Amino acid sequence: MAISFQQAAAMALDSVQIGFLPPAAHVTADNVLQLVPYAQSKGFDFIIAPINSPAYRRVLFENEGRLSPAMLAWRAGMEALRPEDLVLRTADRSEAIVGTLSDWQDFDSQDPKVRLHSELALRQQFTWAAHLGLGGVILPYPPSSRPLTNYSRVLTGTLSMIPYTVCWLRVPCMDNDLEKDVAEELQGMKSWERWNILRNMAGSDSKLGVALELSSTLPTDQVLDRWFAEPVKVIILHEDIFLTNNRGYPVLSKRHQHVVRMFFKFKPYFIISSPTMPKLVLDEFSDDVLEESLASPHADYIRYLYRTQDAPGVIDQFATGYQDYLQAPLQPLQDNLDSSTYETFEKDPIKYQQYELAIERALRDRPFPNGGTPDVTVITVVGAGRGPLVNCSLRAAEKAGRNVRIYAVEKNPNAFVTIQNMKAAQWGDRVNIVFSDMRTWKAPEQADILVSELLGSFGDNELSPECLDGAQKVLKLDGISIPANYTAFVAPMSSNKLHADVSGYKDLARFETSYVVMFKTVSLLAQPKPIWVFEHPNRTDIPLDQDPLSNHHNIRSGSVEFTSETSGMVHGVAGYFESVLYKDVILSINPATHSSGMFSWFPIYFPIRTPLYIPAGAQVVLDFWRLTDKRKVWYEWRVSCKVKGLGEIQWSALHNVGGRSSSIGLY
Ligand SMILES: C[S@@+](CC[C@H](N)C(=O)[O-])C[C@H]1O[C@@H](n2cnc3c(N)ncnc32)[C@H](O)[C@@H]1O
Repeated sequence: MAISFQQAAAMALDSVQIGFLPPAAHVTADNVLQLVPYAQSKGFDFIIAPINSPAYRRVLFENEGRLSPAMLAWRAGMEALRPEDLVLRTADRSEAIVGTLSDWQDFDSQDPKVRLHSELALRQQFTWAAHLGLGGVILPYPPSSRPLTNYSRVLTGTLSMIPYTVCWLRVPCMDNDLEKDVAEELQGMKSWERWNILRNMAGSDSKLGVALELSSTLPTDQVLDRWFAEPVKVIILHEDIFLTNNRGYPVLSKRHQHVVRMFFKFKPYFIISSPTMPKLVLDEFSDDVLEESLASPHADYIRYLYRTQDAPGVIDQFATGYQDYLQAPLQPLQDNLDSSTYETFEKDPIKYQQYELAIERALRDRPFPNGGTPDVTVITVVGAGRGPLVNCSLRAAEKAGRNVRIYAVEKNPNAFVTIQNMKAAQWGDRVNIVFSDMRTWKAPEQADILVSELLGSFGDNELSPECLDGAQKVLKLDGISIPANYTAFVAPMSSNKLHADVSGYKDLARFETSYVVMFKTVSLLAQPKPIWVFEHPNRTDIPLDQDPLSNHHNIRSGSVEFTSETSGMVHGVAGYFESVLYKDVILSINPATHSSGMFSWFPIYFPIRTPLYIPAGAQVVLDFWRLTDKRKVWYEWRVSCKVKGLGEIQWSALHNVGGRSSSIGLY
């Protein structure tokens, strides 16, 4: 038995579902049911067929008046679709069929009759598709060159008629020059813009997705990238975009392969569109012939690409279940982390490796105390958690051949139990454990090296600056802080999905809160840029060996400008950090310099209430502030769009004024 789309979606986790799209004109009520087993014998999972026959066009001609009698009767519930109107007449095999609309339907036609009948026909088609239980419906790329406002309105009003059927808008994806020519005919609007209008009017209904039709020449990466932030549920490949390899089999160009592989992570359905109708179905059809027919080499090839994807890396494996999931950032100063949180980041293969290397290098560079006598170097680990950085310090000392005395300071009483056990079982006298807030601890001796890991996804958002300002008085004047600095990075980002998820809370404050998210359905409009830096130790603002007088020196602000090469929507700001632990040993989650294989930090997402549309070539300006009072630290942000000669043409509200919706507690 054929699998349903729901089952297919569940299975799609480890396989790829492929549909067969023959020329609509050849698919009839007589052959459509043969086409399903034929396609399945060729290795396809489903077929694409028109819902209605060409005869259905009659509704346009039946009456010179505004509405045809058939439509009037149907509207009044008095007439059903006639059998001759339909290609899909029964629910047989409907779970393996995706329907398409009629080619005369044009929702934005200049002819009011065509507009009205297209809409009424869509209602009939949706009602019928829902009745049959079709797997999905593919909507045509808007044929008319007029704006899509009526198409969008019609669709928005009718999607609720198909509660269990998904709907995909067919959108061409072609190279920039070709698209420009086509766009000129379509009043300058390119395919993404047209989809964007429709999607925005339909209010990001989760039933509505994109069936992206890849052409033989593809657009630039920048243009393609926008589609990774959209609900691309189907990839359509025409047989004629395949090349033929020297063994005579169809293959895709390197670039197409790359793009197809990029889309695999979104688990789309694939559709192979064939320019010819299978002869077997047109002529006569028997089970014997079925058994003899060979698998489609095109479908085989897509399955081959799917099977030969790179094995998921450490990050991908770790990310399963976290992708596009909004999490509140940790507040390790105000809250006490639980054991599972420590356990998760202790699994990171890279973070501790980098810390160990940084500590080893710092130890090697550090002159021997007492003028060259191999004496003891003091390492103080502040915010020791369950002890992994103490272990890094011990291993680094071993490698560098230095004697060390370690202090491990932690304020979480639960984590402190673990380090008490560690001392008893493993560390012994080499490590002194201290239960204290690092900001108020009075150290028995000054440290040569101060080690901490208090970093958040935005660098300073877990209050590392404030904690280290208090802790640095335990560091010798010429002592080394690991990390030495961290820089926050920002980029304008597009993600309809994340924005819709924040909207789902129906609470304004949720738009003034940042979220830690493993990005999936996200695209950046430009590469991230630095916005501010924190350096440690901070001998400039903090009196020698004393506590900071106020927290004003930790206020930051920045305004960063980006040029967007393509048009796009900004749904907020993506934040990242880079940190120099010691000299050239760094930790980074900035995409350009990401520490490969490190998964301790996901990017941070600062949403904006109302997304901004950015025309190609316009400037996006991100304004950020890090502000503080005696009890808390918070961020405020604003996004605006500038166009040469016009100045600011759009701007968001200033978000989180005075930390009214979100802040990070200092106590
Ligand atoms: C991100 S965790 C890092 C834990 C551990 N060093 C690691 O790398 O696995 C930060 C740790 O610092 C501790 N911490 C945060 N602020 C502190 C403070 N002011 N004084 C002492 N410990 C603090 C937290 O309780 C937490 O255990």
